Amino acid sequence: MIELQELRKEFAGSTALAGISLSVAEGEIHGIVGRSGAGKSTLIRCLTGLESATSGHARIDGVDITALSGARLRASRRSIGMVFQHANLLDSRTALENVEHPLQVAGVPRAARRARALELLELVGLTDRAGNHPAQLSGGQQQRVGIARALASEPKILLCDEPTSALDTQTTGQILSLIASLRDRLGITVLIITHEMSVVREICDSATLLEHGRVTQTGMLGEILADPSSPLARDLVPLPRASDDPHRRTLEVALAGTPLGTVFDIAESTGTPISAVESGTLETIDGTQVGRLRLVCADTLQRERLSTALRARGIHVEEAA
Ligand SMILES: Nc1ncnc2c1ncn2[C@@H]1O[C@H](COP(=O)(O)OP(=O)(O)OP(=O)(O)O)[C@@H](O)[C@H]1O
Repeated sequence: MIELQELRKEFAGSTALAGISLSVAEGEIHGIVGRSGAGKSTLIRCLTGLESATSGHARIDGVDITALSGARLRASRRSIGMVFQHANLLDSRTALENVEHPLQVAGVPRAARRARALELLELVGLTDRAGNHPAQLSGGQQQRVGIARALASEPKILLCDEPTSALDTQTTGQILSLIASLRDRLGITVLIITHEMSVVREICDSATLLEHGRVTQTGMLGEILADPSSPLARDLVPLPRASDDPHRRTLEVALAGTPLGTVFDIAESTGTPISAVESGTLETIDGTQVGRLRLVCADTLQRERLSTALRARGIHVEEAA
């Protein structure tokens, strides 16, 4: 498991991490989201020991990376696999040779490393591409090779830094499914840095929002979605843009586990029928149906009544603008 405790990193004149504490359980897929400059890359660099923390601790399976240096740090890095936005494969080597590369550097004998690399290519579904060079592979296939290479040293943790940002939607889905299936098959813990909320929606069990080097929100997806007013829940289930009609009286509601039909039932039973749903999203995340809807009401009075009735039933209603 990964455990960060008051992790702090200061550069001359700026604080990149202002005391980060969070823990990710073994076998969990955890997303770290945040705007540019929030400290995501610095966090990964401190976790891999590429950057030394100013203070605090970063433990992987109980081993404090911040306390290591030299050979011990290099050895513990082997328990971490890294996947980047671009696979950064060696152009002159085949897919198989690219996966073999870290094993070669680690001094694994040729026959053993070849067998292991073939196994890994099979694991990522690229056995038939073993002899191809990167230029002969699609972006998604290159990323698969990158993932196989990251797994070569049998890491317990996979750190993925924007692993799908350079890929189209369909390929993104395939790579995310692959990461989820590797977690299921190998039991590895996965930390994914991303600016795409769809990545969190699709495969994360838990997530953390970083802002200005601080944890603004962290938790399991279910907990996050249960509080629709929280910043991560708003990002995970956004409300589509409002219409430009200034006369329209709308009410914004968020659902976290309550069926849409219940909202209509409450409206009917309180004599404030909803005349239309102007816009909205409804989806199932982590097994819970969640959504955000903009309901059209007859007038301001009806809107007030409906708002009161829904709130009384525990449904989250936004303040009217
Ligand atoms: N080597 C460095 N020297 C000085 N300041 C740095 C250094 N690395 C990062 N920073 C600063 O630390 C803060 C966090 O940067 P970081 O790259 O970790 O953010 P990020 O969330 O990964 O952003 P992005 O999504 O754009 O990659 C920023 O203010 C950045 O300018």
